[in-house]
Amino acid sequence: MPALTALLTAALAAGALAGTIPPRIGTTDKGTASLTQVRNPHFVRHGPLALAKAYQKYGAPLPEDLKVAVANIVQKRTTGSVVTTPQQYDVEYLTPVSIGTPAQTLNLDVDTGSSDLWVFSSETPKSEVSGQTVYTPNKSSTAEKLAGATWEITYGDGSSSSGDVYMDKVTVGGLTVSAQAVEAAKQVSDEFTSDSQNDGLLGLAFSTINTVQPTRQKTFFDNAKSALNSPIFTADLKAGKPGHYNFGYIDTGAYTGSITYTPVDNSQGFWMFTSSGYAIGSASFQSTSIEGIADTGTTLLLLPDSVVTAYYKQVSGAKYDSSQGGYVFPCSITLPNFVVGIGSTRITVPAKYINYAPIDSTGRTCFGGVQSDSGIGFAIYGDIALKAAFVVFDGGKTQLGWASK
Ligand SMILES: CNCc1ccc(Oc2cccnc2)o1
Repeated sequence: MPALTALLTAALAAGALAGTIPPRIGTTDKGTASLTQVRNPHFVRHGPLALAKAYQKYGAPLPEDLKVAVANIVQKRTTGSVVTTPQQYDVEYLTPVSIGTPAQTLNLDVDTGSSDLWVFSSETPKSEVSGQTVYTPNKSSTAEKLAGATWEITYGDGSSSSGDVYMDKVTVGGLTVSAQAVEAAKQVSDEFTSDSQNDGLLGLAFSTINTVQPTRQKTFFDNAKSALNSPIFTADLKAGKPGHYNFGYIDTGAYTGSITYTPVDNSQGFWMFTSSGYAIGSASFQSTSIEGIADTGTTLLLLPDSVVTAYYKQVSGAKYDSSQGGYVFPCSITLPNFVVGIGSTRITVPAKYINYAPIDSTGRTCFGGVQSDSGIGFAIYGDIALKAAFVVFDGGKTQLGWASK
């Protein structure tokens, strides 16, 4: 069984690296070996398959029921993993997405707060394109226009876009959906035109709030879910450096401690959860339910006025500046950390994430990463908070998992 020998040899070689004195195969020397086992994080257990393997190992015929049970599951399971890169001040994170045949790769803003996959396209007026890479459906042999379909979306920051729809192949981090609704922009607002590195958005909220009419379309995750090892994706955003979106598995090396899961209410189409409360700096934890959404497409951490006021009360020189539309403070000030309660778990958002950016070129006054959620109706746990955590978006149990990292 050459494969087994090869495996054993490799394992022994690895063992040698671990400091034991392995036996020299083919001699009379004596020795010892220690093989360290590593659990496969991607393995999904399946009883009938395990039983069928045992029958096969000993050449026993599979009982009919078992044959049927195994036949139903032997479909390839898959995963995906893609790097996501922050733009200046971590204002947004851009992720390469391949569309069509041959592949047209665009850098999209993966947004767990919306559910449309839309792109700058050959149909976007040239006057509204300033440096973006566009999707040209006519150059894709797998593109099929979705007859009569249109879309139109407006985001929390007032930016908007609209257009028509093509079904095409979409690949993210090695994970492919063969027929994904790709919404081609025929119009984009100035905020998108001036956002020259952003080629569009890839929504990962629930498909119930997809804007395509007359027939709503599924998100990339909803289309991929049934083929994934596990019906989940994870967000691992980082401050000032690339992170990852993973699909179908949990990278147990990407976080510290354990993952705390909390229920999601998806009735409004968002990954909406109830935080158990907060703490400011080293002050005591305030146990109070705060309903909010996990939103990778929003830059800041938007919280109830009472919390925001309490936070900036601890910051000397902080004030609400109506000309900026938010709280500002001297850039040199020392800020307190902000602690997010998830059940009995605490996620600490470091003060440096909350010193968001200077308001002007003097660099004297800075804009806060914590601002009011007034008028929205719920809190928005945007990138300022998410980059302090490893977050599991569980589409199977409709729950969110949070871990420190
Ligand atoms: C920076 N403005 C343009 C832009 C980039 C991403 C988005 O989309 C958003 C904005 C706010 C919340 N969610 C998604 O707008």
